[in-house]
Amino acid sequence: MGNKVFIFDTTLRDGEQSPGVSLNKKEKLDIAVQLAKLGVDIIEAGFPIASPGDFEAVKAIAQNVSGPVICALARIGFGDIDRAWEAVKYAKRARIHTFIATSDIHMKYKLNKTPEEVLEMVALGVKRAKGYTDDVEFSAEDASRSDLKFLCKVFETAIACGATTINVPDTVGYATPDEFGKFIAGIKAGVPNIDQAVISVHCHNDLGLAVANSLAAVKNGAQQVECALNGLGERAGNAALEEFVMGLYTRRDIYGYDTGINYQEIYRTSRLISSLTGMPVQPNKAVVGKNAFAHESGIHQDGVLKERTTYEIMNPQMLGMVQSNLVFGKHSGRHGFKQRLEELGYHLNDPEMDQAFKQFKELADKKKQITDADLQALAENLMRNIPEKWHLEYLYICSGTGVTPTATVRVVSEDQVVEEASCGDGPINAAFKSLERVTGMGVTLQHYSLNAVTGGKDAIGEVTVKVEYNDKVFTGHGISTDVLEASALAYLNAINRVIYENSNGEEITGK
Ligand SMILES: CC(=O)SCCNC(=O)CCNC(=O)[C@H](O)C(C)(C)COP(=O)(O)OP(=O)(O)OC[C@H]1O[C@@H](n2cnc3c(N)ncnc32)[C@H](O)[C@@H]1OP(=O)(O)O
Ligand SMILES: CC(C)C(=O)C(=O)O
Repeated sequence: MGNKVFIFDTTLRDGEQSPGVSLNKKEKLDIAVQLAKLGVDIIEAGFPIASPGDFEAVKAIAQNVSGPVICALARIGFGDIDRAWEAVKYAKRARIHTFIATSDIHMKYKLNKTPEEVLEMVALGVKRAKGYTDDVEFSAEDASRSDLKFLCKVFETAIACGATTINVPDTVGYATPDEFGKFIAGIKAGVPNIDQAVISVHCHNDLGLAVANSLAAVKNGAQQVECALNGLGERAGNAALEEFVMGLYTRRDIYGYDTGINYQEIYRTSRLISSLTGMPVQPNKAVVGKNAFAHESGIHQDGVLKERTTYEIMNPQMLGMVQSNLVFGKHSGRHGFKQRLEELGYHLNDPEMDQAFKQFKELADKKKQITDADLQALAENLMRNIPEKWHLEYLYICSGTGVTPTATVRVVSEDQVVEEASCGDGPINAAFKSLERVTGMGVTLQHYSLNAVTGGKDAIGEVTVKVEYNDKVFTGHGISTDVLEASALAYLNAINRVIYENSNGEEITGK
């Protein structure tokens, strides 16, 4: 164990509990592959009892992703634990993570159980999990609001029954760093068999203290930290993986601990997750935000030009934010384009490269200078591709002051060409209505967001939409320098996804 803190990534479980996030099996698998490249120690792949889609996603990750331990979550009952094992058993190293709440408020109102009953459930549940695998994690939900003496008894029982990791969640983000550090020290001192287990923490960000609490816990004996990329998670989210890891690295003078994280993959992983979940990263987000290494004011710029470390405590290059000496535009060739994409971490196959290069040339006709962010947007758009039933061939929008917005769209499939026009409250609404008509798909828009990939008047607009169909949520993306076109492409992408996933028989993991 030595000086290492284990990184337990819960982006695919607690992260997926972020309101509005719903990932399908392929997206979860793509994220898990990238998490393995990032070097996390444990991937919490999902909660198999929650839905058939979650079960299948955990199973696919267990079967296909090597490197990290693959973990499945289960409530303490046998039904959950058996189902978790059924999904995760395919992994080379499989973990069952079982939990029950231990605070008075949760036991009384939510579980309707006495502390004695909970203690008995812990013993039975952990033993059940241990019958399947040596690697068992037990979490005391709402630990930070639990009575310390009772909590220590619970952990002692869990360890005696076979738990190899005991997790201390600050489930509602109520703790403060000093207090949480002392709490962890109290558990270390109060659980007699604690040496037989790894102490883990799982901090929520309701007061914006999740990373600070995790660092305080490490200082007091925690050896595993549960976190999620971009701070995703229930309510205000979990401790952000990138912030915790970089905090530990940057202040190694204080902590003296290492992780197995491959820092070069941090930025790429953050982007992939943002793009697949449709959850944008706020510009001033620590470590991975667009402004995290941008210097606006003269005195700062002067300082950075003279010596980068005057205003930068981390090196963006270390995080995989690569600066290029090549300038891209319409005169650029295929070799330079391919090399740059590979430097940025995108390894496309030949047909994907053909398509990417074609889109790059089209973009270069509209935009004078193509930046790395534009190239990333192009590559990520291609990676999210699914077979399209309908392709947008024509879009005409009429809108303005005193005009009823109307949109005409023409879509083509293998054997059909269909055209329709609709009016709407605004131009985007009109385009969406026309797309529903031409495709015959009645979907409901749940979320729309528009993000300018770079600054400037000719920036690419990246639109993400979420639509509901049959109680499930489907995400669509579209990019274009014309935001109305990007919106229509995103909506059609979501409709194509509904058609593809339903025709494929693939269950998606809605909530
Ligand atoms: C702190 C966390 O993040 S925990 C993880 C939270 N994640 C999720 O809940 C996402 C997935 N959840 C789901 O799909 C559903 O809630 C399910 C499938 C787990 C359960 O669904 P349902 O059977 O319909 O129950 P519902 O969600 O309404 O209520 C939860 C039940 O589990 C019980 N429960 C809650 N936690 C536990 C636990 N750790 N161990 C045993 N039982 C528990 C509750 O007391 C309640 O039981 P009751 O029906 O006897 O009152
Ligand atoms: C299941 C546990 C670890 C959890 O998510 C929490 O308590 O927040």
